[in-house]
Amino acid sequence: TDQYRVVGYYMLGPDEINKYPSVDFPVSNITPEKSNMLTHINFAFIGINEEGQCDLLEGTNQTKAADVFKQLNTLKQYNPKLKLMFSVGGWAFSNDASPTVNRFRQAAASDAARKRMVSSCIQLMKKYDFNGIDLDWEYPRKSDTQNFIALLREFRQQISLHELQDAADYQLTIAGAGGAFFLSRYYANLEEVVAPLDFINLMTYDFNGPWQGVTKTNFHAHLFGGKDEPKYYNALREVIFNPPKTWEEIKNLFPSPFALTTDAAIHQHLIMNIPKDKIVMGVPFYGRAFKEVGSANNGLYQPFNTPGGDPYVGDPTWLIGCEKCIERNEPRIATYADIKKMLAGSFGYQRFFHSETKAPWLYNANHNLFVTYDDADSLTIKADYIKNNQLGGVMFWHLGQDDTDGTLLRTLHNSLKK
Ligand SMILES: CC1=[NH+][C@H]2[C@@H](O1)O[C@H](CO)[C@@H](O)[C@@H]2O
Repeated sequence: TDQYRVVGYYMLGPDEINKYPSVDFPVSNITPEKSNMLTHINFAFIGINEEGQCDLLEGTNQTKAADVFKQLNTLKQYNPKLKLMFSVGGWAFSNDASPTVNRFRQAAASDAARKRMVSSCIQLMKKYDFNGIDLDWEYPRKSDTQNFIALLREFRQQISLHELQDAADYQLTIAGAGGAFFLSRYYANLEEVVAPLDFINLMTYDFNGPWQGVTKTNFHAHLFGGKDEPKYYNALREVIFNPPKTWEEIKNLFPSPFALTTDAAIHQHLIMNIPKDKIVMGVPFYGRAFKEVGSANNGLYQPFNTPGGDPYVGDPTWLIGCEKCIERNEPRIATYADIKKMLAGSFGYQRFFHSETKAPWLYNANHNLFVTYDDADSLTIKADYIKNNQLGGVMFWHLGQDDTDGTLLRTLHNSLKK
């Protein structure tokens, strides 16, 4: 491609759509200038209805949604090359414990179901003048992999047909695992998964958070590993390859324990012959916060005590200076806009930068708070990495979490000029 892809997720839940435009980040915040910094806007999320078809999420007012999609389309007047994608699924809709995960599994489970889902997604895409589909199933199980590949092939087949009919360029992408644990589910068939896609958005974030298996604070989206960071067992060692790999090969390819990082995920894709320009690095426009963090090492790699449930249950006020966290009832996630305010206020946050991993973090010694996030410094370094490795571009979650000026998007745009 003649330019690096810059893929921004635009997140509006059903409640926000139904009260649109009185939301935190209406489409009007995507200025002409920002529109020209993006190659793709992925609308998050649409779902799969009980009939196994692509559809708005339950409870979404159709007229209001149509208005949002229309407004997104007006951005094409500023950037005629802008591609609008419907992103299907997302964590809440499609994780293993989600009440709706079986809709994904069933939609992929037979030829008839796949044809039905794919044709409905394409119909919806064309109804709203969108330009592609981004599948965000988090994640197909190992036993779903063949069905998942067949679904992607069905998408590619039907999209190619419509491209011919409409003389259009429609796109097919997925949001893929950034961590070895979920990646191991389909890693043996990675080439077949990626082959039908225009590119794959790697969700190279959420490496660490207050959830099961994490006992010390660590970065959630660092580029490189730290020699002293808590390491993880490399689940890719369990993958059964065809043809099989020797144990020696496995040990060389998948060091274990290893540092769960952005670089590791990209490397794991490159060694499976995924074309470089199909690999799009995901970056977060949000941070993850931990409370009751010891002050040694300025809170880095320290024990913490923070509820891990999903959704959050408990006191939403402990992330000092993050007012919006209270509104959202989620003190464990601060947007970049929140973090700028937390740093600007005299709440006691101090910013540190880890030269080895290229990751910033905040520590608040008065309140024992640790926040891991990305800022202009770390994103500039990630953009250099994308250029140095000739990757396909950058994806970020999500547009509404940037500051008003769009500092992070501008940083990525300015750093990724070809
Ligand atoms: C594209 C994408 N899908 C997932 C993932 O990014 O991480 C987000 C933040 O954890 C989560 O909210 C979202 O559902």
